[in-house]
Amino acid sequence: LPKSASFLFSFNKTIAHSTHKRPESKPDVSASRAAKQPMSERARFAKTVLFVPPGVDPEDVTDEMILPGSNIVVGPYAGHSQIKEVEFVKSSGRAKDCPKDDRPEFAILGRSNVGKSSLINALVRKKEVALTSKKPGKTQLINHFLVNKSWYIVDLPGYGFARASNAARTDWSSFTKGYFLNRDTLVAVLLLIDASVPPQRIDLDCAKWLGRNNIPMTFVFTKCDKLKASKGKRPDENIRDFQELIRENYKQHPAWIMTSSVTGLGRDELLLHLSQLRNYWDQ
Ligand SMILES: Nc1nc2c(ncn2[C@@H]2O[C@H](COP(=O)(O)OP(=O)(O)OP(=O)(O)O)[C@@H](O)[C@H]2O)c(=O)[nH]1
Ligand SMILES: [Mg+2]
Repeated sequence: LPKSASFLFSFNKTIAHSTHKRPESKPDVSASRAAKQPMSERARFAKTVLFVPPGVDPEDVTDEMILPGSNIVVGPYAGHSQIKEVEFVKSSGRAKDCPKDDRPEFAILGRSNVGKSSLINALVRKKEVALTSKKPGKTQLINHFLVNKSWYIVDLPGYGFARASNAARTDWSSFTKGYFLNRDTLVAVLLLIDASVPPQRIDLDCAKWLGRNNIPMTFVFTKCDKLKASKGKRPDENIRDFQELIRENYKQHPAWIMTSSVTGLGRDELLLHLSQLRNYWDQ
């Protein structure tokens, strides 16, 4: 893998260069901002490219605050992030059958075979919490896992399963869209993207759909251990290409992070990120 810091640096340089040409990058004129100095070039850059969490002034972001292998800035809401216990709660066939309590939750979404169940297992450090398989389409229900008795990880069915019938695919979209639009306790969607392949249309469409519907998301790039696919580009190049393709859809770029369920890359960083989203949501 490229050294995450230098990767971020080169990625940032690319984006910084092109942001200067963006017509919509106007000075921030919010009330609190207007009283201060005009935003510096660096802060404007941080606001466009980095994920700056609540409680952090883009002016104050330093390199040490950025999680390795990501664009995520760690702020004051980051806290206890380790997983002590996890229990499977239930599988739901419909959004309205999901657990009814006020605990915050994160939904794991992505193409079939992208590594959703593997990521859950890696976060939890258990092999059989979420069932993984080499056969795509294994997870067909909304599965709630309760972590530390205080928040949920939700494993969703993969989209784009080629062998599924048309009816099954339509079912998928109404079922999961219903979940996204109506689930009040959803803190963020973790949209998993396979970094070992070039950007896929279906992932781009999904990202755009979530963006249009103002559903908070974090891009979790999976399989970053697959250093050299037999042909094609390296994970960091695929990631950069993906970001370029979706960049115009967001004023502020969503959080993104590189992971591997095989090596554990990004695991602790992702957990820390989830802790800051959760703690902010909680208060
Ligand atoms: N090299 C590598 N392989 C991975 C990684 N994550 C998952 N895989 C493999 O990818 C395949 C699919 O993983 P799953 O976790 O079952 O994928 P899923 O997204 O849950 O699939 P569905 O439930 O069918 O939607 C398995 O063979 C995993 O071993 C990773 O980080 N690196
Ligand atoms: Mg699965």
